[in-house]
Amino acid sequence: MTLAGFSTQRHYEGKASPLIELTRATKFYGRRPVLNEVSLLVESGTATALIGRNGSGKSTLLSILAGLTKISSGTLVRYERRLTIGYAPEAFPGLKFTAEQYLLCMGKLAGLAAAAAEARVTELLEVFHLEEFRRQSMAGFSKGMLQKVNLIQSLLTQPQLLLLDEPMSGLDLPAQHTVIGLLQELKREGTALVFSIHEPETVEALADNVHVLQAGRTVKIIYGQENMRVAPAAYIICNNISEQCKEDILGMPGIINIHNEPDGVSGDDFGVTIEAAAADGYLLRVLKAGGSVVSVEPCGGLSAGGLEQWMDPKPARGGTAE
Ligand SMILES: Nc1ncnc2c1ncn2[C@@H]1O[C@H](COP(=O)(O)OP(=O)(O)OP(=O)(O)O)[C@@H](O)[C@H]1O
Repeated sequence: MTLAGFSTQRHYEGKASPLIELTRATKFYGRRPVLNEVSLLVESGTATALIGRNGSGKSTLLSILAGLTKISSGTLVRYERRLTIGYAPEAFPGLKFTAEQYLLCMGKLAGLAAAAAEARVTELLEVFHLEEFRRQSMAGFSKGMLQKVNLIQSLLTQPQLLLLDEPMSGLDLPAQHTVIGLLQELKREGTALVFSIHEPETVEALADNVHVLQAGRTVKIIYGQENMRVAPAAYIICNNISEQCKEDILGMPGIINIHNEPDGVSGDDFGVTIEAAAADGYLLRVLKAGGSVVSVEPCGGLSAGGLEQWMDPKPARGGTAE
Protein backbone atom coordinates (compact mmCIF):
# COMPACT_ATOMS: atom_id res chain seq x y z
CA MET A 1 0.00 0.00 0.00
CA THR A 2 1.32 3.38 -0.85
CA LEU A 3 0.53 6.96 -0.15
CA ALA A 4 2.67 8.09 -3.05
CA GLY A 5 3.30 11.77 -3.30
CA PHE A 6 2.17 12.51 0.22
CA SER A 7 4.83 11.03 2.45
CA THR A 8 7.29 13.83 1.87
CA GLN A 9 4.84 16.68 2.13
CA ARG A 10 5.10 17.03 5.86
CA HIS A 11 8.06 16.35 8.07
CA TYR A 12 6.85 14.63 11.17
CA GLU A 13 9.61 13.92 13.62
CA GLY A 14 7.63 11.68 15.91
CA LYS A 15 6.92 14.46 18.38
CA ALA A 16 3.27 14.89 19.25
CA SER A 17 2.13 18.50 19.26
CA PRO A 18 -1.32 19.78 20.21
CA LEU A 19 -3.63 20.41 17.25
CA ILE A 20 -7.06 21.03 18.67
CA GLU A 21 -8.52 21.15 22.16
CA LEU A 22 -12.05 21.05 23.41
CA THR A 23 -12.58 22.18 26.99
CA ARG A 24 -15.76 21.59 28.98
CA ALA A 25 -17.82 21.62 25.83
CA THR A 26 -21.57 21.32 26.11
CA LYS A 27 -23.97 20.99 23.19
CA PHE A 28 -27.70 21.49 23.54
CA TYR A 29 -30.30 20.47 20.99
CA GLY A 30 -33.33 22.35 22.18
CA ARG A 31 -33.19 22.09 25.96
CA ARG A 32 -31.49 18.72 25.96
CA PRO A 33 -27.71 18.53 26.43
CA VAL A 34 -26.37 15.87 24.06
CA LEU A 35 -22.79 16.59 25.11
CA ASN A 36 -22.06 17.65 28.64
CA GLU A 37 -18.77 19.22 29.74
CA VAL A 38 -16.61 17.12 27.44
CA SER A 39 -12.88 17.90 27.22
CA LEU A 40 -10.51 16.43 24.66
CA LEU A 41 -6.99 17.29 23.52
CA VAL A 42 -5.93 15.96 20.13
CA GLU A 43 -2.21 15.74 19.30
CA SER A 44 -0.43 15.06 16.02
CA GLY A 45 0.50 11.45 15.27
CA THR A 46 -1.94 10.02 17.79
CA ALA A 47 -5.19 8.08 17.41
CA THR A 48 -8.13 8.60 19.73
CA ALA A 49 -11.04 6.16 19.67
CA LEU A 50 -14.43 7.48 20.74
CA ILE A 51 -16.54 4.68 22.07
CA GLY A 52 -19.99 4.56 23.60
CA ARG A 53 -23.43 3.16 23.02
CA ASN A 54 -25.72 4.46 20.28
CA GLY A 55 -26.77 8.04 20.96
CA SER A 56 -23.97 8.73 23.45
CA GLY A 57 -22.72 11.75 21.48
CA LYS A 58 -19.79 10.45 19.38
CA SER A 59 -20.99 11.86 16.04
CA THR A 60 -21.83 15.19 17.65
CA LEU A 61 -18.32 15.39 19.11
CA LEU A 62 -16.72 14.61 15.73
CA SER A 63 -18.88 17.18 14.00
CA ILE A 64 -17.80 19.78 16.58
CA LEU A 65 -14.13 18.97 15.99
CA ALA A 66 -14.76 19.24 12.25
CA GLY A 67 -16.14 22.74 12.78
CA LEU A 68 -19.57 21.79 11.44
CA THR A 69 -21.47 21.94 14.73
CA LYS A 70 -21.17 24.83 17.15
CA ILE A 71 -20.80 24.19 20.86
CA SER A 72 -23.32 25.80 23.22
CA SER A 73 -20.69 26.46 25.90
CA GLY A 74 -17.05 25.66 26.58
CA THR A 75 -14.12 26.36 24.27
CA LEU A 76 -12.66 24.91 21.09
CA VAL A 77 -9.07 25.94 20.38
CA ARG A 78 -7.18 25.18 17.18
CA TYR A 79 -3.45 25.39 17.79
CA GLU A 80 -2.59 25.53 14.08
CA ARG A 81 -3.78 28.63 12.28
CA ARG A 82 -4.61 26.65 9.13
CA LEU A 83 -5.42 23.25 10.49
CA THR A 84 -6.25 20.87 7.63
CA ILE A 85 -9.09 18.51 8.48
CA GLY A 86 -10.43 15.41 6.72
CA TYR A 87 -13.85 14.22 7.79
CA ALA A 88 -15.82 11.12 6.87
CA PRO A 89 -19.32 11.48 8.33
CA GLU A 90 -21.39 8.51 9.41
CA ALA A 91 -24.13 8.81 6.82
CA PHE A 92 -23.04 9.13 3.21
CA PRO A 93 -25.80 9.50 0.65
CA GLY A 94 -25.90 7.65 -2.67
CA LEU A 95 -25.58 10.75 -4.86
CA LYS A 96 -26.40 10.72 -8.58
CA PHE A 97 -22.83 11.65 -9.53
CA THR A 98 -20.35 9.02 -10.55
CA ALA A 99 -17.70 8.20 -7.96
CA GLU A 100 -15.09 9.87 -10.20
CA GLN A 101 -17.09 13.11 -10.63
CA TYR A 102 -17.72 13.37 -6.91
CA LEU A 103 -14.15 12.60 -5.85
CA LEU A 104 -12.54 14.93 -8.40
CA CYS A 105 -14.87 17.68 -7.23
CA MET A 106 -13.94 17.00 -3.60
CA GLY A 107 -10.25 17.02 -4.57
CA LYS A 108 -10.71 20.44 -6.19
CA LEU A 109 -12.48 21.75 -3.10
CA ALA A 110 -9.58 20.44 -1.00
CA GLY A 111 -7.20 22.52 -3.10
CA LEU A 112 -5.63 19.81 -5.27
CA ALA A 113 -4.56 20.64 -8.82
CA ALA A 114 -6.48 18.68 -11.48
CA ALA A 115 -3.62 16.27 -12.29
CA ALA A 116 -2.84 15.60 -8.62
CA ALA A 117 -6.53 15.00 -7.87
CA GLU A 118 -6.81 12.59 -10.81
CA ALA A 119 -3.74 10.64 -9.65
CA ARG A 120 -4.85 10.49 -6.05
CA VAL A 121 -8.42 9.45 -6.89
CA THR A 122 -7.12 6.68 -9.15
CA GLU A 123 -4.68 5.50 -6.50
CA LEU A 124 -7.32 5.30 -3.79
CA LEU A 125 -9.98 3.74 -6.04
CA GLU A 126 -7.45 1.00 -6.79
CA VAL A 127 -6.56 0.52 -3.13
CA PHE A 128 -10.26 0.06 -2.33
CA HIS A 129 -10.97 -2.10 -5.42
CA LEU A 130 -13.45 0.43 -6.78
CA GLU A 131 -11.58 1.32 -9.99
CA GLU A 132 -14.01 -0.58 -12.24
CA PHE A 133 -16.94 1.37 -10.78
CA ARG A 134 -15.43 4.84 -11.08
CA ARG A 135 -17.74 5.93 -13.91
CA GLN A 136 -20.91 4.46 -12.43
CA SER A 137 -23.53 6.49 -10.62
CA MET A 138 -23.21 6.21 -6.86
CA ALA A 139 -27.01 5.94 -6.69
CA GLY A 140 -26.53 2.24 -7.46
CA PHE A 141 -23.70 1.65 -4.96
CA SER A 142 -23.98 -0.74 -2.02
CA LYS A 143 -23.55 0.53 1.54
CA GLY A 144 -19.95 -0.72 1.67
CA MET A 145 -19.09 0.86 -1.70
CA LEU A 146 -20.51 4.20 -0.54
CA GLN A 147 -18.51 3.97 2.65
CA LYS A 148 -15.36 3.41 0.61
CA VAL A 149 -16.08 6.56 -1.42
CA ASN A 150 -16.76 8.40 1.81
CA LEU A 151 -13.39 7.33 3.22
CA ILE A 152 -11.59 8.12 -0.04
CA GLN A 153 -12.90 11.70 -0.05
CA SER A 154 -11.52 12.17 3.47
CA LEU A 155 -8.12 10.82 2.38
CA LEU A 156 -7.66 12.84 -0.81
CA THR A 157 -5.19 15.15 0.88
CA GLN A 158 -3.13 14.17 3.89
CA PRO A 159 -4.88 16.19 6.58
CA GLN A 160 -3.30 17.10 9.90
CA LEU A 161 -6.49 15.93 11.59
CA LEU A 162 -8.61 13.07 10.26
CA LEU A 163 -12.07 12.59 11.77
CA LEU A 164 -13.85 9.34 10.96
CA ASP A 165 -17.36 8.48 12.10
CA GLU A 166 -17.61 4.68 12.30
CA PRO A 167 -15.14 4.13 9.46
CA MET A 168 -15.62 0.34 9.39
CA SER A 169 -19.38 0.55 8.98
CA GLY A 170 -20.49 -1.65 6.07
CA LEU A 171 -16.94 -2.64 5.05
CA ASP A 172 -15.97 -6.24 4.35
CA LEU A 173 -12.94 -7.68 6.16
CA PRO A 174 -10.34 -7.03 3.41
CA ALA A 175 -11.50 -3.41 3.20
CA GLN A 176 -11.29 -3.08 6.98
CA HIS A 177 -7.69 -4.29 6.86
CA THR A 178 -6.97 -1.81 4.06
CA VAL A 179 -8.38 1.03 6.15
CA ILE A 180 -6.38 0.01 9.21
CA GLY A 181 -3.18 -0.13 7.13
CA LEU A 182 -3.82 3.29 5.59
CA LEU A 183 -4.62 4.84 8.95
CA GLN A 184 -1.55 3.34 10.63
CA GLU A 185 0.57 4.82 7.86
CA LEU A 186 -1.05 8.24 8.19
CA LYS A 187 -0.57 8.15 11.95
CA ARG A 188 3.12 7.33 11.54
CA GLU A 189 3.41 10.34 9.24
CA GLY A 190 1.93 12.63 11.86
CA THR A 191 -1.79 12.79 11.11
CA ALA A 192 -3.96 12.86 14.21
CA LEU A 193 -6.88 10.44 14.03
CA VAL A 194 -10.11 10.69 15.96
CA PHE A 195 -12.69 8.05 15.16
CA SER A 196 -15.87 6.64 16.60
CA ILE A 197 -15.93 2.88 16.60
CA HIS A 198 -17.89 -0.14 17.76
CA GLU A 199 -15.29 -2.81 16.92
CA PRO A 200 -12.75 -3.63 19.69
CA GLU A 201 -10.31 -4.98 17.07
CA THR A 202 -9.95 -1.54 15.50
CA VAL A 203 -9.33 0.02 18.90
CA GLU A 204 -6.58 -2.51 19.52
CA ALA A 205 -5.03 -2.02 16.10
CA LEU A 206 -5.01 1.76 16.06
CA ALA A 207 -5.90 3.65 19.20
CA ASP A 208 -3.41 5.31 21.53
CA ASN A 209 -6.17 6.77 23.65
CA VAL A 210 -9.77 5.82 24.27
CA HIS A 211 -12.50 8.26 25.22
CA VAL A 212 -15.71 6.66 26.49
CA LEU A 213 -18.96 8.60 26.28
CA GLN A 214 -22.22 7.74 27.96
CA ALA A 215 -25.31 9.89 27.46
CA GLY A 216 -23.13 12.83 26.41
CA ARG A 217 -20.71 12.63 29.33
CA THR A 218 -17.16 11.37 29.47
CA VAL A 219 -17.17 8.34 31.74
CA LYS A 220 -13.67 7.04 31.10
CA ILE A 221 -10.46 8.07 29.37
CA ILE A 222 -7.60 5.65 28.82
CA TYR A 223 -4.24 7.06 27.77
CA GLY A 224 -1.67 4.73 26.23
CA GLN A 225 -1.92 1.40 24.45
CA GLU A 226 -0.25 -0.30 27.41
CA ASN A 227 -3.39 0.35 29.44
CA MET A 228 -5.77 -1.31 26.99
CA ARG A 229 -3.92 -4.48 26.13
CA VAL A 230 -5.88 -7.55 25.30
CA ALA A 231 -5.85 -9.94 28.23
CA PRO A 232 -6.88 -13.55 27.89
CA ALA A 233 -10.41 -14.08 29.06
CA ALA A 234 -13.12 -16.73 29.02
CA TYR A 235 -16.79 -16.58 28.12
CA ILE A 236 -18.54 -19.00 30.49
CA ILE A 237 -22.18 -20.03 30.36
CA CYS A 238 -23.70 -21.75 33.38
CA ASN A 239 -27.22 -22.50 34.53
CA ASN A 240 -29.11 -23.49 37.69
CA ILE A 241 -27.59 -20.49 39.46
CA SER A 242 -29.57 -19.05 42.36
CA GLU A 243 -30.29 -15.32 42.51
CA GLN A 244 -28.13 -15.11 45.64
CA CYS A 245 -25.19 -16.71 43.81
CA LYS A 246 -25.67 -14.26 40.90
CA GLU A 247 -25.52 -11.37 43.35
CA ASP A 248 -22.28 -12.76 44.83
CA ILE A 249 -20.81 -13.12 41.35
CA LEU A 250 -21.29 -9.42 40.69
CA GLY A 251 -18.65 -8.66 43.31
CA MET A 252 -16.10 -11.21 42.12
CA PRO A 253 -12.71 -9.94 40.90
CA GLY A 254 -11.93 -10.45 37.21
CA ILE A 255 -15.51 -10.19 35.94
CA ILE A 256 -15.49 -8.15 32.71
CA ASN A 257 -19.11 -8.42 31.69
CA ILE A 258 -22.29 -10.22 32.73
CA HIS A 259 -24.77 -11.14 30.02
CA ASN A 260 -28.40 -11.33 30.96
CA GLU A 261 -29.42 -12.98 27.76
CA PRO A 262 -26.63 -15.21 26.50
CA ASP A 263 -27.27 -17.18 23.36
CA GLY A 264 -28.67 -20.36 24.79
CA VAL A 265 -31.68 -22.58 24.74
CA SER A 266 -32.49 -23.24 28.37
CA GLY A 267 -33.73 -19.75 29.23
CA ASP A 268 -31.88 -20.16 32.54
CA ASP A 269 -28.44 -19.67 31.06
CA PHE A 270 -26.18 -17.11 32.71
CA GLY A 271 -23.10 -15.90 30.85
CA VAL A 272 -20.04 -14.05 32.09
CA THR A 273 -16.87 -12.83 30.45
CA ILE A 274 -14.09 -13.17 33.00
CA GLU A 275 -10.33 -12.72 33.02
CA ALA A 276 -8.70 -16.09 32.38
CA ALA A 277 -6.80 -15.99 35.68
CA ALA A 278 -10.08 -15.78 37.61
CA ALA A 279 -12.00 -18.39 35.60
CA ASP A 280 -11.14 -21.45 37.75
CA GLY A 281 -12.26 -19.69 40.93
CA TYR A 282 -15.49 -18.68 39.24
CA LEU A 283 -16.25 -22.22 38.04
CA LEU A 284 -15.58 -23.65 41.50
CA ARG A 285 -17.91 -21.14 43.06
CA VAL A 286 -20.71 -21.93 40.60
CA LEU A 287 -20.34 -25.69 41.08
CA LYS A 288 -20.24 -25.37 44.89
CA ALA A 289 -23.46 -23.37 44.74
CA GLY A 290 -25.19 -26.20 42.82
CA GLY A 291 -24.91 -24.62 39.35
CA SER A 292 -23.95 -26.42 36.14
CA VAL A 293 -21.39 -25.43 33.54
CA VAL A 294 -22.79 -25.32 29.98
CA SER A 295 -19.72 -24.07 28.08
CA VAL A 296 -16.36 -22.36 28.49
CA GLU A 297 -14.87 -20.51 25.51
CA PRO A 298 -11.57 -18.67 25.50
CA CYS A 299 -11.75 -15.10 24.22
CA GLY A 300 -9.74 -11.91 24.29
CA GLY A 301 -11.04 -8.74 25.74
CA LEU A 302 -10.05 -5.18 26.39
CA SER A 303 -10.17 -6.25 29.97
CA ALA A 304 -7.82 -3.76 31.52
CA GLY A 305 -10.13 -0.94 30.60
CA GLY A 306 -13.31 -3.05 30.76
CA LEU A 307 -14.20 -1.41 27.46
CA GLU A 308 -16.32 -4.11 25.94
CA GLN A 309 -19.34 -3.20 27.99
CA TRP A 310 -19.44 0.15 26.15
CA MET A 311 -19.26 -1.48 22.76
CA ASP A 312 -21.11 -4.78 23.23
CA PRO A 313 -24.69 -4.52 22.00
CA LYS A 314 -25.74 -7.09 24.63
CA PRO A 315 -27.05 -5.50 27.83
CA ALA A 316 -24.47 -5.52 30.61
CA ARG A 317 -25.69 -6.29 34.08
CA GLY A 318 -24.13 -4.60 37.03
CA GLY A 319 -22.39 -2.03 34.84
CA THR A 320 -23.37 1.56 34.44
CA ALA A 321 -24.22 1.38 30.77
CA GLU A 322 -27.64 2.50 29.63
N1 LIG B 1 -29.49 17.56 14.75
C1 LIG B 1 -29.95 17.04 15.88
N2 LIG B 1 -31.07 17.50 16.47
C2 LIG B 1 -31.52 17.00 17.64
N3 LIG B 1 -30.92 15.99 18.29
C3 LIG B 1 -29.81 15.46 17.75
C4 LIG B 1 -29.27 15.96 16.52
N4 LIG B 1 -28.15 15.26 16.25
C5 LIG B 1 -28.01 14.36 17.24
N5 LIG B 1 -29.01 14.49 18.14
C6 LIG B 1 -29.16 13.69 19.37
O1 LIG B 1 -27.95 13.77 20.07
C7 LIG B 1 -27.70 12.54 20.73
C8 LIG B 1 -26.31 12.07 20.36
O2 LIG B 1 -26.33 11.71 18.98
P1 LIG B 1 -25.02 11.24 18.23
O3 LIG B 1 -25.40 10.98 16.80
O4 LIG B 1 -23.94 12.22 18.48
O5 LIG B 1 -24.69 9.86 18.98
P2 LIG B 1 -23.68 8.68 18.57
O6 LIG B 1 -22.95 8.31 19.81
O7 LIG B 1 -22.87 9.08 17.40
O8 LIG B 1 -24.68 7.52 18.17
P3 LIG B 1 -24.50 6.27 17.14
O9 LIG B 1 -23.52 5.31 17.77
O10 LIG B 1 -25.86 5.70 17.07
O11 LIG B 1 -24.03 6.83 15.83
C9 LIG B 1 -28.79 11.56 20.31
O12 LIG B 1 -29.75 11.50 21.33
C10 LIG B 1 -29.38 12.22 19.09
O13 LIG B 1 -30.76 11.93 18.98
